[in-house]
Formats: sequence, structure tokens, C-alpha cells
Amino acid sequence: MRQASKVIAIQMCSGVEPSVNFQYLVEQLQQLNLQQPALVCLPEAWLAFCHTSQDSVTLSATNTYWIEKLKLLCREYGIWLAAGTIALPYDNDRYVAASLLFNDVGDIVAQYNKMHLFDVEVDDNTQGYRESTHCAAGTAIEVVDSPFGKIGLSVCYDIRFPGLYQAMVDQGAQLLLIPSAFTTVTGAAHWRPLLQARAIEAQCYVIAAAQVGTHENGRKTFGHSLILSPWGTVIADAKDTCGAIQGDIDLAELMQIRTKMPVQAHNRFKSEFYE
Ligand SMILES: O=C(O)CNC(=O)[C@H](CS)NC(=O)CCC(=O)C(=O)O
Repeated sequence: MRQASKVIAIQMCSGVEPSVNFQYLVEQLQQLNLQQPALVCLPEAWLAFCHTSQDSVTLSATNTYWIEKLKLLCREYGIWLAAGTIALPYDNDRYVAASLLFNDVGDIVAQYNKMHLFDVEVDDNTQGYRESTHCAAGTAIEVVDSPFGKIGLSVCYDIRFPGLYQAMVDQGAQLLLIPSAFTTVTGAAHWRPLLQARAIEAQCYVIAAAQVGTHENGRKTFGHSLILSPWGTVIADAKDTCGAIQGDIDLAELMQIRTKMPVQAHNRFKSEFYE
């Protein structure tokens, strides 16, 4: 059995300028003084929380520059890094919201593109959200092995679609990453119960690094980055301040929870019960 390892979520109030947001990440890593193995998780749109989605398309053409710098950071600090989302090119007027996972020598070991896009009216003094205007939806789930356990990648609005998480658990997921930029209105009502439900029903650790506060682009986000145990317990909550929270992953505890309450084996909505 693998020993306990550290997971970290960095809560951010990203502005529009990548170099400023990147510098914030570097300062956080300098302060953290991490022991290995450690997995550092960043929020959705951490590198650039743009004024318009057209700006995200424009930036997507140059973001490989930052990806190369992230590889070096992983090597320098000996960390695994789940880099929230970064806009990467899709076609002339669309990007994909790519969630990249780097290992501790700076290799990209997984890329998940956000599947569920936030085309939603929210009573928060905005005109509503139309993410699909300039973002192309991902089409594939991503579960990947790591020293921390099997990691399933997802992003923000994905949290509302439990079928995605069931599919990742079917592929062996033990940790669910949910980098986010939740609205304050939906966050206050839904964020924590949704995350707890996914942790409990999937019997997985959940690491949800979030954006917080009033951003340079005028948006407001809910914060409360959370680390949850597979029992649904809140291990750490970043509340409404920027900075890092930490938790320990114990796969022996996860196995014990799954052995005592084998909900995956009991699930009547799996095809083997119909055939
Ligand atoms: O657009 C960017 O630059 C970064 N991306 C976001 O902020 C995304 C799309 S608008 N936000 C969400 O998915 C919020 C979901 C949410 O709040 C809910 O499900 O209630």
C-alpha cells in the first residue's frame, strides 16, 4: 500500500495578465516548502481570467510558452501539477479549456478538455454565461495513474453531471480534480453539496481548487477551494482568501471505505444487471 501523500489546492484571484498570475504561482511554491510526493492543483482559468472569451482565443495561440515554464517549475520543485485550465487552440475562433497534468519531471501525463460548457443564466447582474461561443467542448474522459492514486480530471460546471464521475470511477478513479471558477450565486447554493455528493457517491478524494473574489475582468467568484475525503469530510477549506490549503491522501482509508460499503458492486444501473 502506498504511503500518505500531500495534495495542495491553490486558491487564486486571477487577473487578465498571464505573467502576473504565473508569478503568484511561483511565490506560492516558494512559500510552501513541499516534501515529495506532492500534487499541486490550480483553479480554472488560473493563467488568465480574461475580459472576453475572444481574448482567451487570442491568448491560446501563445500559451505553450507558459506550459514550457510550468514543466521547469515541476522539475525545480519536484511536484506533480494539475494546472487547472489553460486555453489551448482549437480552431480559428475557438479554444479548448485544457486541464493538463504534469509529473515531477515536467512531462505532461494527461490532457482533459472541459466537456460541459456553462451556457447558463445566473441572477448575478451579468448578461448570463455563454461559454460555448468561443470554447469547444471536450469529447473524452481522462483517468490517469499517479503516485497519489488514479486521478480523474474534470472542470467546474462538469461537477453537475454525475455520469461523468461514474464513468471515471468505472475506469478506476480514486482522486477527482475539479478546478473551478464558480459564480457567487450558484456557489453559495450548490458548491459544497455538489462536491460532497461526488466525493461520497464516487468514494473518491476530491480536490477542487477555485477562483475567489472580484477579478480584474469584473467577474466575481465564490472561492471555498475544498479538499474532501472519500467519506465526504471536508479536510480543508480555503474560504474567501487566496493561498494554499493542504490535505493528506490515504489510499488505505479509501479502500476501507469501499470495502465496507461496496456501492460500485451494488449499483443496479450497471449493464451487468440488465444482461
Ligand atoms: O471563462 C473563463 O475564463 C473561465 N471559465 C469559467 O469561469 C467557467 C465558464 S463561464 N465557469 C463555470 O463553469 C462556472 C460554473 C458554475 O458557476 C456553476 O456550475 O454553477
